[in-house]
Parts: sequence; C-alpha cells; structure tokens
Amino acid sequence: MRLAQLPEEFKNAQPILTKLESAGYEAYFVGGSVRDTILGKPIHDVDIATSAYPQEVKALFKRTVDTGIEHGTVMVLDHGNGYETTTFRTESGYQDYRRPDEVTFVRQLADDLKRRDFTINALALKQDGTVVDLFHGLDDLAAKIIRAVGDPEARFGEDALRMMRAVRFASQLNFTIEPQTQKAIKDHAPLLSKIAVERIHEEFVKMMIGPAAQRGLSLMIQTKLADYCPGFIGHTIDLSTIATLPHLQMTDEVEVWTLVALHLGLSYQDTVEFLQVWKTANHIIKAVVMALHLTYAQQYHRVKPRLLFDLDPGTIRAGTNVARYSGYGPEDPNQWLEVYDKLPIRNTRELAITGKDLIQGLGMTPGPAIGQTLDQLVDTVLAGEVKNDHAALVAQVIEQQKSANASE
Ligand SMILES: Nc1ccn([C@@H]2O[C@H](COP(=O)(O)OP(=O)(O)OP(=O)(O)O)[C@@H](O)[C@H]2O)c(=O)n1
Repeated sequence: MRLAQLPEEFKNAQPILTKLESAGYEAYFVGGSVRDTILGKPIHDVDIATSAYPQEVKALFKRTVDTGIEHGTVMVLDHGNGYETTTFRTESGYQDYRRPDEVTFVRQLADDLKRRDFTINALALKQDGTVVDLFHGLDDLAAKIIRAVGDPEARFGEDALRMMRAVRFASQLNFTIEPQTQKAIKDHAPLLSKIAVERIHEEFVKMMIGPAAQRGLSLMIQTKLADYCPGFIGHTIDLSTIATLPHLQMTDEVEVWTLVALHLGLSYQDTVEFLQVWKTANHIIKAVVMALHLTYAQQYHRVKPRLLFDLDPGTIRAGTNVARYSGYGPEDPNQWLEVYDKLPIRNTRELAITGKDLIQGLGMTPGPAIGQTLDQLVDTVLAGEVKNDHAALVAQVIEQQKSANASE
C-alpha cells in the first residue's frame, strides 16, 4: 500500500528521513502516528525508527536532545518540532521498562517491528508513502482487530502493560481483541501486578475516556485485568454497572475517577485514599472530591447554591456529567453551570465586605470569628436574604452582634 498524501506532520519530518537516508541509513516513520494516519485520525507524535546508532544520529543533526539514549532514542529538533528517533532494536522488552544492558541495536527494520506490541502498531511508513506491513497490520486495521505480533504470550511477557494497552486501544478505536490475544491476556493478567501503578493509571484513564469505554471495561473484567488494578478487587459488580451505562462519553480524568468513586460507593475519605493508591495527582484528587459532592447531591436532589459556590466550573461540569451518565443528572448538561453563573458571588473575595472591614470598621477581634462571620455572610447573600452591598452587609453584622449580645 502506498499513501497518496502524507499528513502535514509527516511532511514536516521528511527532511529528517532524507538526511538519514542520504547518509546511508534506513529510516521510517513508525508507531501510533502511522496507525492513526491510515485510520484517518489526527496524529500526535511522529516517531522515527532508523538503522543509525544514537551517536550516528547525533553526529548528523545540529540540535538533538538525549531523551532516552540508553534505549537508543535521540530527540531530533527541527523547526520547533521534536522527533523521537530510535535505533532499530531487538531483545525482549520495550522502552522504559527495558534495562539499557538488555537493549541490542540492530540494522534491520524487521527485527524491530516483530517485537512491537500489536500488528496495527507494527507498521512502518517510508517517506514516499509506502507502508511496510510485515504482520498484516493493514488487514487488522480494516477488520478492526487488535492482535499481538507473533506469539501473544511472548509479547505480554516482554511487557505486561501491553495487556492494558490492548483494552485501551479496544476502547479508543472501538476494535475487538483477537481471541488468541485475549486468551493470552486472561492467562497473564496476574503479571499486571508487577507493573508500576503510574503506567496502569495512564492506560486506564485513556481507556475510560475512549469512545468504547464500556467495551474496554468489560474486557478488563472478562480477562480479570481489573483484579490486578489497585482497589478494584471485590468490585466486579460495580465495574460491570459502569460497563453497561448507555451514554458514557467522558472527557477528562476528573470525570473518570468521579464516576468510579460513585459506582464503587466510596466515601470522600475513601476516595482520597483510593486515588492515592492509584498515584493520582493531588489537584485531580481535590477536583474529584469536589465533583463527587455535586454528584451525590444530585442523587439526593439537594443541590444548593452554597454547594455550587464551593465548586468551580470544571468540577461542576464533571459532577453534572457523571450524574447524567449514571442516569440522574439534569437533562441540560449546562443546568448547574447556568445557576452557578447567576450566583450573586462566586467566591468569598467577591463579598462586598472584608475581614479588615470587620476588624477596623466594626471593632471585631482578629481570630477565627472573622472567618466564621464572613462565611455566614456568604450563606445569607447566596440565600438571597441580603444583597451583596457593603452597607447592607455592615447592617447585617451589626444586627447579628446585637442578637448575640442579647442572648448572652
Ligand atoms: N509497551 C509498548 C509500548 C509501545 N510499543 C510500540 O511503540 C509505539 C509507540 O508507543 P506509544 O507512543 O506509547 O503509543 P502509540 O501506539 O503511539 O499510541 P498513542 O500515541 O495513541 O498513545 C507503538 O505504536 C508500538 O509500536 C510497544 O510495542 N510496546
């Protein structure tokens, strides 16, 4: 097969291949960008595989960065773009999990391709548009099949993360997993426990955001991969519920974890601990807990202005979407955002009175009472009992002080 037209990203990278070839080396575009081009999808990173050894690549190009030289990868910089240029390699393993002393560089493309994970990822593209397809990857792309290259057991033995990659691609591309490949995943699922949680995390989130997340999650359950993920053991029924939700179309990590926490029935504290085990970034954990508040409030029809005030547009969107996917959110996805936009104030700084006013103007003693008073004022303004107006708020505080004195 020969592609008539190369996407812009490849055209920009052609001079790199030309330079390598003129110096007597072989060079090809490889990996996900070739797959995605044939699928007509937008491409991300253009990766290059070459017979040139890393030092030879460095000698040819003016600007390079040693992004993974021990694994044979040099980033070539050109017109503001970076191209990961990797020497053909053999031996078991792949990329970051392979010890440098296990890597053997070779001059043959075929040796490199036969150790890649799936046939659809083992395509190479020459700069004239010719696709090198040694493992019927094009047929599998057309038939929408994820099939390990050669012996699936060997491929998963080299890198157990590839099992998660299989379910991730099943969701992202809406492909099926070829039966022998799927059987090998089931047989090797326990190997997943040896993989760094961060790497599983990345694949799981990508899988859940994919258009066929239900398919990906069902595969994780069927193959028992889910049992080797943090915190999922004993939750097969909850995960199956997620896998049968009809309108799942998640857009970010916060939605993914909010949905998971909701269906696993986790408390806020348990959610934090669960996400820590998954090595989730702290700002994501915080956002998930906030979104979860809104999701639970919708479940019990208790969405109050004060709750929306405590959130922000991102977590309101996530919390609303997760409730909608789960069958009880508002019909209009923007409903709570519109309520939020109409709030008289959206954070304490917008209150027309400050702590300083309370101390200097109203003689209050500095201390926790200042924060409490401001908080009460937020509540009264949000409830529409007082306007967010300096004089009105001062009058409200004086009133409160009077009634407090009277009750002493
Ligand atoms: N465990 C892995 C990881 C990657 N690869 C190979 O390295 C290529 C690039 O990997 P990566 O950038 O991680 O994924 P992509 O397939 O490019 O997919 P995406 O960019 O969509 O994540 C893959 O296509 C595949 O050929 C592999 O064989 N085994």
